[in-house]
Amino acid sequence: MKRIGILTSGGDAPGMNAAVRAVARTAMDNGLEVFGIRYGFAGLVAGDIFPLDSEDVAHKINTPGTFLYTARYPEFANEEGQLAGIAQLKKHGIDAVVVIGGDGSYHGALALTRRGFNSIGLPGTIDNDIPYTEATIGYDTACMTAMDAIDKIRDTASSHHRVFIVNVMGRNCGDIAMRVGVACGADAIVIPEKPYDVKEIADRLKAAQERGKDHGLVVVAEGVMTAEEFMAELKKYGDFDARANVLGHMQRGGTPTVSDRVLATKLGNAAVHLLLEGKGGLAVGMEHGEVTAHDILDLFENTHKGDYSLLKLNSEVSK
Ligand SMILES: Nc1ncnc2c1ncn2[C@@H]1O[C@H](COP(=O)(O)OP(=O)(O)OP(=O)(O)O)[C@@H](O)[C@H]1O
Ligand SMILES: O=P(O)(O)OC[C@H]1O[C@](O)(CO)[C@@H](O)[C@@H]1O
Ligand SMILES: [Mg+2]
Repeated sequence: MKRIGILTSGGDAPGMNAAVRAVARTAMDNGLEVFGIRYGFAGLVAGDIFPLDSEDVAHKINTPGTFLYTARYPEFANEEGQLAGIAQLKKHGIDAVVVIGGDGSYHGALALTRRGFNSIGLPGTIDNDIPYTEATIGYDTACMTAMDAIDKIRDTASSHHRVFIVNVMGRNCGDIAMRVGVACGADAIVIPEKPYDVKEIADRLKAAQERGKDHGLVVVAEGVMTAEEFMAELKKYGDFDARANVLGHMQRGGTPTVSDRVLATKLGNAAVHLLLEGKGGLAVGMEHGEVTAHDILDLFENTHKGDYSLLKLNSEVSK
């Protein structure tokens, strides 16, 4: 093992830069050469590959976005793209690649591994939808950002005695909605993984209004439906003064939290040590506070399970 490559792929996530820094610095410290690959798998296939030195990753631990840039490049699901990517890696003398991204990017790392090219996946996505890790890099920051925004929405909701339906991101995963919903005292949290009853939510909001509560808040994960659609459903059961709000891509921005920086640093460091031990084809994550590594080939036989106890917790304490 002499040279490793690093790329970030899929939606950007706060803490990706901290992960790149940790991989690069650990590798350099152990005598490896490090190459950055720009624009995810698109840049890999195009050969947008350049040597990284220690200074290149200086002042990066606290920065948002990804300085390696990222891309959605569906062509990498095809044999042609994968073989072209491997040819580029070989041309640059790279022995292993660390892929930082979400579930789609893990499929890319899995494809490289199946074709015999050593790859390690690090979970970098705000969605928190990856098995074998209790948190993905970027999830904590996205939750903080969404929480801050919803706190502000609540200010105006209270002044007008309005109900707000707020869409948060997460694709088909309800983790951001659950965590932020609890943190913001939502009247209801609606996620794609669990059934929900719009009439029951409407009755809950009405009961709160009758008790004199000055606002209502329903956090809806984007994988369920849009906030507008949910508001239309809700209005079938009551004459609410409601507004719909989509938080959107702001949830991917901002300075990474301490949790995301530390998670990124631990996982990036561990990925390189595993490669130095001669291991590979792995998905690295954090389980019960410990860094773990699982065969990336097994990853998709398992699905991420959220902490659904948050729903019950919220319905008991949020009135
Ligand atoms: N089945 C697959 N085989 C090979 N490569 C894939 C596959 N699916 C996705 N990829 C690659 O991974 C990239 C990122 O995937 P995707 O757009 O799903 O984002 P992600 O990594 O899940 O991140 P996020 O969900 O946070 O945006 C794709 O653009 C493509 O290049
Ligand atoms: O940036 P795009 O391509 O619009 O993708 C948005 C999606 O990416 C994410 O922000 C991260 O996966 C999802 O939560 C969201 O559904
Ligand atoms: Mg994804």
